[in-house]
Amino acid sequence: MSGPKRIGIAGAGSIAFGTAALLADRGHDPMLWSPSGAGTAALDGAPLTATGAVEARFAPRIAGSAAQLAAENDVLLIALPAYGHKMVLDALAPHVRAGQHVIISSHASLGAVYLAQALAARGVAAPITAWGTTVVTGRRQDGAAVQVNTLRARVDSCTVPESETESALTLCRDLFGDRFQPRDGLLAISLSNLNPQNHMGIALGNITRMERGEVWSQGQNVTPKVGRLLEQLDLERLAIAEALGLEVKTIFEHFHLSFHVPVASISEMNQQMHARGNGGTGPATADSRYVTEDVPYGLHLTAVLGRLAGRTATLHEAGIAIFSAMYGRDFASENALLAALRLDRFTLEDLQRAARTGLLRAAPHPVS
Ligand SMILES: NC(=O)C1=CN([C@@H]2O[C@H](COP(=O)(O)OP(=O)(O)OC[C@H]3O[C@@H](n4cnc5c(N)ncnc54)[C@H](OP(=O)(O)O)[C@@H]3O)[C@@H](O)[C@H]2O)C=CC1
Ligand SMILES: CC(C)(CO)C(=O)C(=O)O
Repeated sequence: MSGPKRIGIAGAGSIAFGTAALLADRGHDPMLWSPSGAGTAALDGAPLTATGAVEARFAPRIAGSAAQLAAENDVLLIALPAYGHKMVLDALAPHVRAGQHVIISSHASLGAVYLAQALAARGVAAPITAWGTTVVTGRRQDGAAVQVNTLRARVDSCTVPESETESALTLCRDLFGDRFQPRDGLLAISLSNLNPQNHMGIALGNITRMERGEVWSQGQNVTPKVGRLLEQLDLERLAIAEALGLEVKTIFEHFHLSFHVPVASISEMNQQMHARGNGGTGPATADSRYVTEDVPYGLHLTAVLGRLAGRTATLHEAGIAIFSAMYGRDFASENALLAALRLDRFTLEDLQRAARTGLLRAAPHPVS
């Protein structure tokens, strides 16, 4: 380990609190920035208290603005739902320093490209690391407390530009421990986030519980039929990855490495998690990021990649249509990151290049 580091975390929800606790426990110095101020209000006079897979009690530094967060930290970490990413990246981009490392946890919808382009417009180059998920899972509790449900054994990771991969891995291991699986660029990371497909099956199977505000066990309600749907959704994701020549983990490896249960059917693995007390609690509202984040920022990108790769993701496409019908919204059009990148102007080859460089530019047409 190369000494304590100052980490500025954008976000003050479950993952921001849990990740800050892990960092503090490992001897680092986290600072939290709540975009509205609401997320850090409870820390005024009370320590952050983490229980579960990480146990910690400490007073994190609090930032009053994105500018302060960037100025007073060595490394930045984005830890909030994807529907807040564009706003937060826009707020941070003017203040990121050359070479200042930014980690996105979890990465969604080419957010790393959006940030790299904003920095390039200022003439600033900084390594950006995208994780397929989070190092911890958890839920904020009342006050300044967070329950950390699990510490993942493996997190898929890539860095743009790819020349920064080794130094980024060293940094991530120093900060969070030896748990990172390098993947081949941002498209692999996009296809490594299993939340969208898993949450689609879970939310479809339990939408009335969510809408009626019930308290329900998530793991227990991955019943055999919901589990089979998740397995079938996974086959679509794996087929797209294969067509693009990318290696990603399976849903079985995901549950095994994240929740430490032996490999079985997805329903059986979830029942084991429930029995061990880390099956989690499902959303108690239909206004849940399982839909409002994961449909526009997750399912939509997978569907786009499926079309580009010639492997139409029929179930993913159906999920977007069904949720849009249920909610009376056009979820595909809600993706602010892909809209800002104007993704439809680019070819698959342009995306594949951007997945390694961070910069999305149309290849010049060959002169004939
Ligand atoms: N919790 C978990 O176990 C897991 C979470 N993830 C992913 O990690 C990410 C963070 O999740 P989690 O911490 O649980 O989410 P939370 O809902 O707990 O995040 C709350 C934070 O997000 C900020 N925020 C919410 N909406 C916006 C917005 N529109 N603009 C700006 N900021 C906003 C809030 O700001 P404010 O402080 O101003 O209120 C707050 O700081 C998500 O992408 C999620 O899918 C992945 C796997 C597991
Ligand atoms: C609960 C868990 C860990 C699995 O669905 C999750 O991924 C989330 O809260 O986003």
